[in-house]
Amino acid sequence: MRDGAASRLEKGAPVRLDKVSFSYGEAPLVFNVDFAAAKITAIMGPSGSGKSTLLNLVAGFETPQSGRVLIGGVDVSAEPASVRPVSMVFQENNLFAHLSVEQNVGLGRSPSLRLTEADRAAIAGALARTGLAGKERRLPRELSGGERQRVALARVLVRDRPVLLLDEPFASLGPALRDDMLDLVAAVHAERGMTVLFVTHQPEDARRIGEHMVFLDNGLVAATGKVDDFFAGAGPEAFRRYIGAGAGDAVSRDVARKRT
Ligand SMILES: Nc1ncnc2c1ncn2[C@@H]1O[C@H](COP(=O)(O)OP(=O)(O)OP(=O)(O)O)[C@@H](O)[C@H]1O
Repeated sequence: MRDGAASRLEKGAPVRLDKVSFSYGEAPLVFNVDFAAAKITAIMGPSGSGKSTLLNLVAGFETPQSGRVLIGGVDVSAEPASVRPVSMVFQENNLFAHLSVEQNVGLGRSPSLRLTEADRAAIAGALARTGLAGKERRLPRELSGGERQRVALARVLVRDRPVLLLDEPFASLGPALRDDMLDLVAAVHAERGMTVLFVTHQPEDARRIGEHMVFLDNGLVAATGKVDDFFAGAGPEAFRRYIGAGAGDAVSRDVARKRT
């Protein structure tokens, strides 16, 4: 169904922020952190701690005041967003309102929508993979919130970049639908092996698909480690405060269950 490029197993690239500093005019945010290649890393932290800013620096929507952003060992700090080897999915507004589902996905292949037969086959494959077959001609307003995010994921599939940035993409969906979407991300990750940076406020979402954790606090990387260790109580005090008193016990039980 998919053509060679879309179904190709593309290995993830490591992402590194090397002493990156950035400021919106107030206190600077400083990120010095590595994201493991081909893993899903959850990025958590209190509101305003810098999670979206970190993703925007990797995507190229913001430029560091100092330091370097490296993707696959290559310094991309000076490169515009359009040429960086990343895809990004936001909480909402991922789609162009006046374009059909098929066209919105097609943009992942060609910004001018000049599509080859191979592109069309890849788009059809991605729509089938995300459960959107039959909805090709609909406009975004004719879809549910979950379906719109599926379209954004289908576009990720046809772009087939080694790095995927997810900025709370399922935050506005109900729990059951969120789980479905997370499972879809996990399945796509298992297939493609891209490096995923996943910003979320939901501890259960981090546990469901995350392997590594980067915890931000106050514009800094406060701690990094395995997700399971964080929820087993090895995370910093600031993390336990963030997820709430008492949550740690429930979380430990869940982690124990997951391991059995
Ligand atoms: N466009 C902007 N102009 C000025 N300040 C900004 C802008 N965007 C973010 N900030 C500030 O930068 C800091 C980091 O914001 P950021 O959006 O990265 O945090 P976050 O951790 O993603 O928060 P949330 O969980 O609420 O989405 C905050 O203090 C925020 O107020």
